[in-house]
Amino acid sequence: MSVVPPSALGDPCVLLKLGEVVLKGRNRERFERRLQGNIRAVLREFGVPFDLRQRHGVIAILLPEGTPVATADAFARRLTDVVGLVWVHRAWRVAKDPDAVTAAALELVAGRPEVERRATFAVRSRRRDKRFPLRSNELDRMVGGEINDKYGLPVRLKDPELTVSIEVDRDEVFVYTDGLPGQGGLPVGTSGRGLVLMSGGIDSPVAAYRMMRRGLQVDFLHFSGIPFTTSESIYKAYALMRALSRFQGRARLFVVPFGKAQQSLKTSGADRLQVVAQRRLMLKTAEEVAHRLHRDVLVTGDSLGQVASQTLQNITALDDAVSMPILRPLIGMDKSEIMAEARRIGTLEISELPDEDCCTLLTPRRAETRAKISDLRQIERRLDAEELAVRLADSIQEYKLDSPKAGSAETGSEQEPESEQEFAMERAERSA
Ligand SMILES: Nc1ncnc2c1ncn2[C@@H]1O[C@H](COP(=O)(O)OP(=O)(O)OP(=O)(O)O)[C@@H](O)[C@H]1O
Repeated sequence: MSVVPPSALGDPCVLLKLGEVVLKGRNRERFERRLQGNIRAVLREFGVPFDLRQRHGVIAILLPEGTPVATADAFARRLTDVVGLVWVHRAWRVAKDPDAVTAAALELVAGRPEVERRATFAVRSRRRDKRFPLRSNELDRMVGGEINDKYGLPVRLKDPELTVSIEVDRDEVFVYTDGLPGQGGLPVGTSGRGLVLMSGGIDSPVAAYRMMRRGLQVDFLHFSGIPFTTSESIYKAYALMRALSRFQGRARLFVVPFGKAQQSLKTSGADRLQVVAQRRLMLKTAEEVAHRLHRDVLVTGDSLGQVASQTLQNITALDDAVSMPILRPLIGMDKSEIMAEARRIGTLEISELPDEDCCTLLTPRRAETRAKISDLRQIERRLDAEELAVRLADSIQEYKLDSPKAGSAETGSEQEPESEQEFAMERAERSA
């Protein structure tokens, strides 16, 4: 029998299970490289050394000897934000030896509440290295028998209350009991770059999240009612960007002061078409900004029929305003589904803060639900909307998340809101 160290558990580590990336063919390496980069970027926040090892279908994050378990736990929690992973396991890394594995499994089970209540259990082994002396079912039986002998827990292979997982890898064996669900999806940055039109509302942050989960890296564009509203909507947009940035890292918010343009639409007689005309002007401005930033696509939070401006006819009229594709990931979702997702990703309470939305400014009493493209184009000709969109794009201000101090922006000027998320969160607490 080989010698087992005093704590049989070995070193704490984190084992990551990859999602759709494993279905990729020849491109798989590109996806894996991007995922590794995203993981490294997130873990560098901790300032703790670590080693990332790519294995077949899994990634192991190894920590130097003596790293506190709490650090490994914190790594695991943070990694649940990284898009492209389906499971995050806080595991133990033990020697490639059946006795060492059994000892580690026994120690892991010893601290579990399931022991006291005599819960059912199962051992599930996987052998990625076929040179290991035991086959996976032999390892299951050996470790399961020892756990059964020592703690008297009954084995149940279907729906056990406690599962002990063992993964035999190339250089070591990973042993764990629990896992945290990951975000799934494709690594951010593998599907190109987009610009999200983000109001302070509930839907557009969820739309941004959905597109990040499909591999799009996004920046945000917000239209404020300034000078006819306060800056509150900008703080909300910034707080939303910050909440969403945990899924993709760096992000930028661009803000367009839109109040005067809205007023011009009003004076040019938009009347019942005011809301759709505003949206078209937003899209034209967004397209101009997207070209300048080399973004490939626009993203909005439209959901079919949710409000008057989102009827099929109005959405068709919106598409007509620009030639860049518009992605609408929420188009077929119910409001309740969107709200549940907003709650889960942590944007709902920010979106629900009161603010003065630019779009409620100058809203007609009855909005058109069947806008005619020809009427909208006529209004835009009177206003020279193309030229106006260029001027609006010139006037944008940039709010960067990763370097809060003012610096050079690719376009427009840069600012930092004084009290971004704290400001918004404080208000959320007060209004709760
Ligand atoms: N002030 C704004 N700044 C940036 N984008 C906006 C703004 N207002 C609306 N949009 C874009 O237009 C979409 C539709 O807006 P609308 O207000 O009609 O719907 P909504 O369902 O209330 O969306 P949200 O909850 O995102 O505000 C939004 O999801 C967003 O993408």
